[in-house]
Amino acid sequence: MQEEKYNHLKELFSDEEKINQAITGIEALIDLIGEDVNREGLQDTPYRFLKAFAEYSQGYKVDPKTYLETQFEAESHDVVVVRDIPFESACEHHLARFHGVAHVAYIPNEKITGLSKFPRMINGYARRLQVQERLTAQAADAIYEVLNPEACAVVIEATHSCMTARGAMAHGSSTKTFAVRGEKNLLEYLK
Ligand SMILES: Nc1nc2c(ncn2[C@@H]2O[C@H](COP(=O)(O)OP(=O)(O)OP(=O)(O)O)[C@@H](O)[C@H]2O)c(=O)[nH]1
Ligand SMILES: [Zn+2]
Repeated sequence: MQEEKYNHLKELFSDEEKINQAITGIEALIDLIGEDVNREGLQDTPYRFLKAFAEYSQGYKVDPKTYLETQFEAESHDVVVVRDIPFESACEHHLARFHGVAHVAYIPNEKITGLSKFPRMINGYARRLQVQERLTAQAADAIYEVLNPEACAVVIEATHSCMTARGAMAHGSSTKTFAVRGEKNLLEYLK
């Protein structure tokens, strides 16, 4: 691997021994399926794969709850809904991608937060190895704990490539998960 690319991996992951092990593992996988790790198109693939994984795992570097700590005084107790927040995640069983949209609703108590903090928070949890149920629950718990709203709800709709591009080959299937917290069931706002 070119020095420049190797140095880039060191910036991304810092632990050289683990980087070397990961490169060896990816090369072994390519070899396992009968491919030639040294052919031109595959030479940089371990580097590209690890660079991509650094992006996929950005969520381990943040506590997504902290995004919600930017708060303003609530001037009403009316429902706030943010819809169609796109996210990209990875299923922890197959390391396959799943993606979709999240919808968030809450009734402020004393505080509101900036609207952009919801996509930031969702993507903080999504850029980890996940199951959709946990992602949904973590997002709802974060809102409930940090904003202390009267109620909140999170709905996530996603397509899992582990069951569309392989295995069950359930093309076109999608999964919807719901998490509701607090005194009022806000799901009616997220239909
Ligand atoms: N509940 C839940 N299951 C998921 C999620 N992502 C992937 N899975 C499922 O995890 C399960 C793992 O099942 P296993 O039988 O251990 O793995 P597998 O042999 O590869 O299963 P198949 O996908 O059915 O081929 C599969 O049924 C996946 O569809 C998720 O976010 N939530
Ligand atoms: Zn999967």
